[in-house]
Amino acid sequence: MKTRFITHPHYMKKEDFPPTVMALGYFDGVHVGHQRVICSAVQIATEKGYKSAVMTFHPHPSVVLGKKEQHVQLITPLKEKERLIAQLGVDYLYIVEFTAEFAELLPQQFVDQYIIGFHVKHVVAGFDFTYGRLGKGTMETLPFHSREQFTHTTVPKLTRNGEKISSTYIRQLLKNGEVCQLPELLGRFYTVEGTVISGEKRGRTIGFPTANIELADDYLLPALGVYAVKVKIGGETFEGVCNVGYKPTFHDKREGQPDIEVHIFNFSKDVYGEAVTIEWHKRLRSEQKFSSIEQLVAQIERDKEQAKAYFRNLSENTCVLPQKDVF
Ligand SMILES: Cc1cc2nc3c(=O)[nH]c(=O)nc-3n(C[C@H](O)[C@H](O)[C@H](O)COP(=O)(O)O)c2cc1C
Ligand SMILES: Nc1ncnc2c1ncn2[C@@H]1O[C@H](COP(=O)(O)OP(=O)(O)OP(=O)(O)O)[C@@H](O)[C@H]1O
Repeated sequence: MKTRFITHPHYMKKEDFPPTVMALGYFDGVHVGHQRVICSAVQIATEKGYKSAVMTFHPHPSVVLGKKEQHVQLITPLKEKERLIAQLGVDYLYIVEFTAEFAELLPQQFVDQYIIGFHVKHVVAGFDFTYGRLGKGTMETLPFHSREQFTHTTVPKLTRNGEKISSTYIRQLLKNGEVCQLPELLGRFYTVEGTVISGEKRGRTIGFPTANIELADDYLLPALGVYAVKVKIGGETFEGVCNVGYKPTFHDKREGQPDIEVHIFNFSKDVYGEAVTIEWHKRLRSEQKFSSIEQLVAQIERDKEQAKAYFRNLSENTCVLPQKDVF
């Protein structure tokens, strides 16, 4: 896949682009709804004999439009989104810089400059895709704005238990720690990438050495708590238990970002500085303040047994959420 960054305004001509079938959207998470949109574009491109393309935007529109937070943590930061889209067999990824000026384009201007102007022959987007100033352009207005230069396919709503599968829904589940539900929505376990850094070096002394992880990007972390995880290091995958939190047993104040520490089962290598991927499987419990180290250690021992039991059953696809009162 070839990636092109495009700043606004752009001065490229239609002839600078190959004719394409293009999927449009922000695509944070590249979830199964997004995959349906992108895979439709790839399939239609093959049928029509064109190249396939995805157009996405950067940064997240709400950062620029200042709607909610000034800063949006992502399910898939840009590099990972790019990697996942490439895996779907897309030929071109266009990353359009989302600026306040870009957001002011009228729907017709957006279509003229970024669809017709990009040599797009067919557009694929979901039923709720909007474009142009204030999102006034919709899939219903697209034929009018197309000036008969391209056709389009609207992908119907993909739902799960009656709820639209969306980046917003997935972010909410992550904030609740419900990582167990994500494989159904993402088509994969939720992962984050980082590097092993040195921690307070207490873990070893209490019988639970941990790899402290610094995230490589601005990922949305699951809720504070303890999780059964898989960890990929140097091409190998290990099972473990991970704590996301502030270690209230040892610290009274919550300062800065929470620590991410993984106790990897049957592992004793020195991995400082190595790149790791954490795959989030199941939330086990909330982080707690213990009145002694012995109690903390006994609880981590139970966490470990619970995680091992989960992994033993994983091949049977069981993923049972803890009871509500555990949260
Ligand atoms: C599976 C797991 C569960 C943990 N649960 C808690 C907890 O509930 N409360 C707490 O204060 N610390 C918890 N911790 C953090 C430990 O206190 C921490 O790993 C230990 O202090 C070592 O920290 P260090 O590696 O930064 O030296 C947990 C750690 C792991 C690996
Ligand atoms: N569940 C879905 N079913 C069909 N199409 C979808 C679905 N979710 C997203 N799409 C389409 O995928 C493209 C990218 O969508 P977008 O990035 O807005 O994602 P979203 O998951 O709806 O996010 P948000 O929660 O921020 O609205 C758009 O064309 C959108 O209409």
